[in-house]
Formats: sequence, structure tokens, C-alpha cells
Amino acid sequence: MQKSFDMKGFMKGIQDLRLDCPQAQTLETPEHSRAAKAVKVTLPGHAYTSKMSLPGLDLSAPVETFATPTVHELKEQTEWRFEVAFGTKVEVRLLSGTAELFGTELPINQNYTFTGTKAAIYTWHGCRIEVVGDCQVDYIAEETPMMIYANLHFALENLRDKANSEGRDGPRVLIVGSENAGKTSLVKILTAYATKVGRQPVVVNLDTKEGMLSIPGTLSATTFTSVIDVENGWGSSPMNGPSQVPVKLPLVYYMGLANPEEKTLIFKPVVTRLALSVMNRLQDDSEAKETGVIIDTPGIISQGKGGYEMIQHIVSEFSVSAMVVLGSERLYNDMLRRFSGQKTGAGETIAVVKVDKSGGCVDRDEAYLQQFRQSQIREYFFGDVNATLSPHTQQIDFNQLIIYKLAEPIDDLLKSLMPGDVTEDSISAIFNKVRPSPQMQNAILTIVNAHPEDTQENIRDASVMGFIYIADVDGEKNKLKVLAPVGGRLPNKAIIWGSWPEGISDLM
Ligand SMILES: Nc1ncnc2c1ncn2[C@@H]1O[C@H](COP(=O)(O)OP(=O)(O)OP(=O)(O)O)[C@@H](O)[C@H]1O
Repeated sequence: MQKSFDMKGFMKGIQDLRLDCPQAQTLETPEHSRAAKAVKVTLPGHAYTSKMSLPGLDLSAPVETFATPTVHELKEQTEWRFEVAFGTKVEVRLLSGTAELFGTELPINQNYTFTGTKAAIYTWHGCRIEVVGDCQVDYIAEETPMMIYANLHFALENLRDKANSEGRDGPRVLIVGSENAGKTSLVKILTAYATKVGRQPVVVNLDTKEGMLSIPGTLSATTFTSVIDVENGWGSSPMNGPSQVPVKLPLVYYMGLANPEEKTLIFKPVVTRLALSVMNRLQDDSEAKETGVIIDTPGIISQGKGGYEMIQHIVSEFSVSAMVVLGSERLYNDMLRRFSGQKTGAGETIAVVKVDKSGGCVDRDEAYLQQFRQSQIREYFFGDVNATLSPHTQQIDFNQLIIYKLAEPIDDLLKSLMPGDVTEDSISAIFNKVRPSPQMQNAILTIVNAHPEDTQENIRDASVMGFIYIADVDGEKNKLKVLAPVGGRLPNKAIIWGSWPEGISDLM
């Protein structure tokens, strides 16, 4: 699919919009006011079964009828926003024109099936899309910040060219903003636009609420050389299969917490470890070095003091050279005060820019987010509609596994009693070695690339090999029933039990 992408057409398409964006700091004003008329047309097709009364007989019998696809006609620079519940499927097909989902181009006449999705299909030049199935919400939006995002992409391209000509690394871009501000969506758009013009960005996910090519609870990085999966987004594991999207191999570290502020003793060193690997990768891979890095962050760190320290840490570890603030004026000013004009290790001046939040961003409630996490975990073990995996269950003796449980954060009372020069990090343990117990039932455990008796620091800093699910704990026989993505003996490695993602009771 990527091979058939028409790069010239894409460049021309975007240039036709007369973008001129010499520097990241001088982004163009969007042409938001463009009016667009949405026309809804319905067509017959697609069989489904429903109940109908038969006249005269007063019987109800299932009769085959036809679902009516809806055709939306989108004017140029508008988007169709839609939400599909978990357990419901909606099929979408591009009939004519050009369209993209978070920057990834949709080919004409290909069916995409969405479930548990909140997203938008945007068109630069106008298009017709056919939709089959019931969305929870759907509408056509005339005002979008896509022009600003495209300008941001071109500003980054300028920085990449400049860095290239000066023999430096491409820009390391940090995206910050409050929760649901659209950070991940913007990272996807910038990644998709970069790969469309032949770049290979290294994408870093520091948001443990949502996994990138991994399950939630992890931090990961991968080089994107091809398109992002339209239906699954980042995806929860690097799967081989009959997919149009080539497999991507991420580097994954485990944090086991939803909120990095809960335990800086984990988050900061793991960020440092990941940053080191990413910066080494840039030195080994000239294409990635030219393109640079795009970093997604958790919304919680954009909310104030403790979080700003995390931002500071990320900026210094990844040698961030451009910061994009999504939406919030206050955060933008705070970031300007802290970072604007500061120099990176390589002597570049850090640029701080603010871009508009999309009106399409949806506040996701806890119930939705929990279903989303569970679907990522399910996909990790069982695959998706395109690739079904066959995970294996096995019985294991308690003493075959060495398990480290993430130590609980110190409570506020104890914190308040600590003398000034003693920090939480300096007195608390990272892990406690534990024996399997009934509380472990339904938990997701993480196998890391470290010897089971290695130091706590080495275990924390080790990359992730994979995850297992504890389906049952038999305290009488001292046995665990374990689900693993592949068969065979579990490796003799350290295993971590974190508090995130939470256990799932009905995985099997
Ligand atoms: N233009 C849009 N139209 C429809 N839905 C959108 C649009 N942009 C973003 N969304 C959806 O809104 C939700 C929030 O967006 P996103 O995940 O990008 O925000 P975030 O800032 O990364 O959130 P968090 O801080 O929780 O990680 C997501 O479900 C996303 O798919």
C-alpha cells in the first residue's frame, strides 16, 4: 500500500493549498471559516436480518432486509467525525476523491471496519464516503485545525532539511497538552505526513494509558517507515499476518503505573533508558537521524508543578528541540517561560509553539478507556480481525517464576514526616519479591530482559520481552495457569507485576 502511494500527488495536493511556512514559530492562520455543505444520500445494499410482521398472519419472523449505506459528500477541508461503540461495527469506504484518517491516506474502494473508535476522516479536496452501520455520533465538521497541522509538518520538514545540511540530528519534537487534547492524534498525523514524504520518524510513546505497538502500562519507541493502520491505530503488538501494514518492531519498557507522578523512581529512569536507546538509534540509522523524533506524552504531566518536572526531564533526556503545546494558553505560557530560548545539548534553541486543539477531540470516560485497554490486551494475546493469534495456556509451579511486585508509593502521611533532605525516591524500594497469591489471578505480568536475580535497578531498566496473563492461581497445588502469546517454556527471566494495566476477569 505504501509503495502505491503517490508522493508527488500528495505534495502537490498540499502545496496547492498555498502553504508557506518558513519557521515553526510563524505558523499560518488557518482558513477555518470555509463553509462546507454536507449532503447525505442513502443507497441500498448490505444485507442484515431484522424482525418484521407478516400482514394478515400476525406472526413475527426474521426476514432478510437490507442495511442502507449512507453516503456522505464532504466538501474540501472538512471532516466526517464519528464514534463507534465497542461491540458495534461500522464499515467505511472511500468512493471518490481523496481522504485521510489522522493523516493516513485511504485508498479508493477499500472497506475499513471500525469498532470502539472515535476518529475523523478528513479531506483536503473533497470526497464521497460510504458508511454502513450505526455510529453513536457522527457529523461533518467544517472547522478543523488540519491546515495548522499541515503547516506544522512543513515547518518540521524545514527544520529537518536545515539540520541535515548542517549535519545535525533532525528535530526532537515533544507534544504536550491536557488530557484528550488530541496529542496522540497529532502525533499520528505528523508521523503519517512524514512517512508520506519518505521520512522515517522515530515515534516515542510516554503515555502509559495507551500502548503504542504494546499494551498499556508501557513506554515504547519505534521507527515508522510505512503507513499507520487505519482501523487499529498504533496497534498493541507487532503482528505478522495478511495485513497491508508491514510489521513494526518497537522497543518497549515497562512502567506498570497509569500516572507517572505516582512513582518518579520508575518513570524518570525508564524515560532516561528509553531516551538513551532512541538517541543511539538515531546515530545508527541515517534516515531516522535526518527525520528526528516525535514524542507523545501523558496529559497528566501538563497539569502543573510535579508534571512540569517530568516535562523538564523528558526535554533534557531526549534533547528536545521543538515543543508543541496543544490548546492550552496557560500551559503554552508556562512552557514559554521555562523553555523558550533555552539551548539543547547540541546548541539548538528550543522552539515552543502553540497549535489549536481540534473541536473533534472527545473526552473519553473511564468506562470507554477501560474497554479500550482491555481491547488492546485482548488483541495482544488473540490478534485482531486481520490476524488471529493462538496463545498457549500452561500450568506452572509457583517456584518456577520469580516475580517482583512494584512497591506501593509512600503515603502522604509518611511523606509529610520525612525530613527535607530525604526524598521519597531515596528511601523506597522499587520492587518487592513476591510469591504467587490469589490476588494475582487475572493479572497481566511482564517478562523483562533481565536475569531473575539481577539488581532491582537492572530489572527496572530492562526492555520488555512480552506479557503473560495469570488465568488461575491454585494455592493448594501451588500451581499457576498462565496464558502466553506463544507456546514453550517461559524464559528464565525476571517478571514484574505492576498495578497497570488492571487485571481482566474475562480474557479467556
Ligand atoms: N478530529 C477528531 N475527530 C474525532 N475524534 C477525534 C478527533 N481528534 C481526536 N479525536 C479523538 O478524541 C480522543 C482524544 O484524542 P487523543 O487520544 O488524540 O488525545 P490525547 O491528548 O492523546 O489524550 P490523552 O491525554 O488521554 O492521551 C481520541 O479518542 C481521538 O481518537
